[in-house]
Amino acid sequence: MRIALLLFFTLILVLPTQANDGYKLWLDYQPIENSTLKDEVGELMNGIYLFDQGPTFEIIQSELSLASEKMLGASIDFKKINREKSLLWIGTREQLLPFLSASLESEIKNLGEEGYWMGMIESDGAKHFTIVGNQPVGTLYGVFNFLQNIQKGTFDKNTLISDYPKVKIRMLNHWDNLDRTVERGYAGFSIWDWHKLPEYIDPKYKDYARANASIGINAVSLTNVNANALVLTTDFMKKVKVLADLFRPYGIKVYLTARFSAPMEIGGLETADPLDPEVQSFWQKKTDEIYSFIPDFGGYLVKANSEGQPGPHEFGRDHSQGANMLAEALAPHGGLLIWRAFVYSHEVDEDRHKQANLEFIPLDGNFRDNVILQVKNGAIDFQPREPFHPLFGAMKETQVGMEFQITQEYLGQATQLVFLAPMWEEVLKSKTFRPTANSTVSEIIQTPVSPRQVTLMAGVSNIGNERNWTGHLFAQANWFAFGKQAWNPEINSDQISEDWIKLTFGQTQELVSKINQIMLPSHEAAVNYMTPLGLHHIMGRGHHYGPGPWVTGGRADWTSLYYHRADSLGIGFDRTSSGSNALSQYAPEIANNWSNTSQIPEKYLLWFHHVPWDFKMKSGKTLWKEIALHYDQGVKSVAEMQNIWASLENDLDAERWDHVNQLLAVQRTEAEWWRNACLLYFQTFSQRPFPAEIEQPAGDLDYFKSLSFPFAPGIRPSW
Ligand SMILES: CO[C@H]1[C@H](O)[C@@H](O)[C@H](O)O[C@@H]1C(=O)O
Repeated sequence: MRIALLLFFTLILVLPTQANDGYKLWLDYQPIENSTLKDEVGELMNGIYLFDQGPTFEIIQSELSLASEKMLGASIDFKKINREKSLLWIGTREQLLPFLSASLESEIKNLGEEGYWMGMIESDGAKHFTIVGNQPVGTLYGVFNFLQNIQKGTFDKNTLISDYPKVKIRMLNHWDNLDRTVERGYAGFSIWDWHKLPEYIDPKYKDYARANASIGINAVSLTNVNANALVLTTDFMKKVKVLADLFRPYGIKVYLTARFSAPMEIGGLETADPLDPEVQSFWQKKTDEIYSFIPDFGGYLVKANSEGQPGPHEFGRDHSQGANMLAEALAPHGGLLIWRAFVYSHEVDEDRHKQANLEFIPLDGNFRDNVILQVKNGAIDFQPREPFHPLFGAMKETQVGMEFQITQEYLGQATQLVFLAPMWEEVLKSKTFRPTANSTVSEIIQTPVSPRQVTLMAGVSNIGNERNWTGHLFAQANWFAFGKQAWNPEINSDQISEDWIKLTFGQTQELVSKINQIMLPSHEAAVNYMTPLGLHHIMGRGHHYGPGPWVTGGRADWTSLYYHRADSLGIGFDRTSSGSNALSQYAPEIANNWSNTSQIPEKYLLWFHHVPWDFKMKSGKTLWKEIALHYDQGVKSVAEMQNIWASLENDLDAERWDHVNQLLAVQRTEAEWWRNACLLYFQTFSQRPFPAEIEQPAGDLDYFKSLSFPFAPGIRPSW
């Protein structure tokens, strides 16, 4: 009996750590198989000399210990090595100064606060492989890069590497509520256990900080932009302080969402008017109090006058007056005020697409220099594909930052494998033609416009308390990709996927190439089976899950018909001069080009044009036929993803293989559901047969409609 019990408890204790279910993310250092590399790395790891003992170097030390144990099966004795004998030097520029030539020193200095350099340094005739950052956090980034290169099998001690982040603030936005629900979160509950803080510190907080630091994320807004003023009370500050203290050595700053009406809700005032002296003093005191707990507090993130959130408009003030009042309170402490540009209401213009430009362009030049305007990648709302937001390039004197959505609200939530890097890359590499003829979105978000020199890329987090962090194993790749693209917005997505695959699954070339074949086309596949050719916003209402092109009721801009405008003549939203003219908000080079149905990239066709069903596409086929073919291709792509994954069964551990395999089956059902529901629905307008070469859509339209009535939980059909 005793033995049975012992066995039982041993199993309970051991099983979770043995299970390779992905909770270790891309940081699960695997034994090095290549013996030359193993020897080379073993030699270096056996002789590490750390020039510093501070908190960030403690993290470096434990990361190196863990990596060495797992990759080499050897533990490191940091005390045994003296500096001269050491083969691997790790420190900051200042500490290494005596060993750096003047030119190398200035080269490193130019990499900025978070930059790092690694390569061979000679001292007294001995060579030392050296990782050096300008600040401890830069060194930490260098160490992660070093370890990742080893894991990828690309490490070569004779190659010089220097790098620095191209965007200053690389930030996760959690849409986490104080009750631990997560708005648009599909990976369980919030990882912030407010109830147990400040006393209880969940070990996950460190794992989280470590994962973020390993991909260069240096800022986190903890709470939902649909904000709760309570987070600004003293009790919560004590909790937030614990997280901020914990994240600090990882180079991560904490931000909070500020509810604009907080002076009324927690300050006992009758107004939140930004020009009211009492309101201003409320915010000043509040802000001073936060800084008394967290001296390096990042600042506030604000959603105002959007989707019912309070804001300056209630008091007859504009966005800049609201933002500046908060920015003023933060300025003495060096804090930043991030104001979101996601605004829409049907009163301002008949086309929601236009509202942000209409509201913000007249305010350009009014914002304080510690304000950043955070703009979603597209003008509608994180749709499967959107052309870039026309505010990029239109604001000349305001710092504009990017907001991507890592959580897959409109992209299959956590049931679908959709690698988002190609979508973000498409947006980042889009030419804006403003402010200069060669401008791109990427360049705009990398270029500081104010003396504060701050640039920003934010991503709405997909992290929750699920064991594998993100619900779908492959959703980890989107968190990873976000970090990599925020670090370098010019990076190619195939580089990211290759790195992630190697770090997550290993280096076998066949494995890497097969998983790449699944990941890289997965975004296009989702666009095809959800919203091809520029269709958008036709999902189920409220929960945004599954198809709902028929959705009506409530505000016009919450219905699907508003966006697809299908009728007996054709389909699509006319945003040219004969329609809403949203196109005119882009640079003339784009507006002129895209206003022509034969010049606009077909992926944006129905975004900007209402096009006849028999319109001839570049392929020579009619629009109707192309729509049907795209939907069908989307399903076929998922089937192909399934086939490739099936072929990997023997190459991967059963747990992760099975998890993904099952989810791919769900994705297949959902892709068919989207195809069948949308095609049957659009056919009621087109009145044309489906092309013979596609799998003929099955199912009953009324049944599909019944599955997505407003606010119903997502229920999938079963085939
Ligand atoms: C936080 O609210 C979200 C809302 O849930 C979401 O459906 C929409 O995409 O965008 C809003 C926003 O970005 O503010």
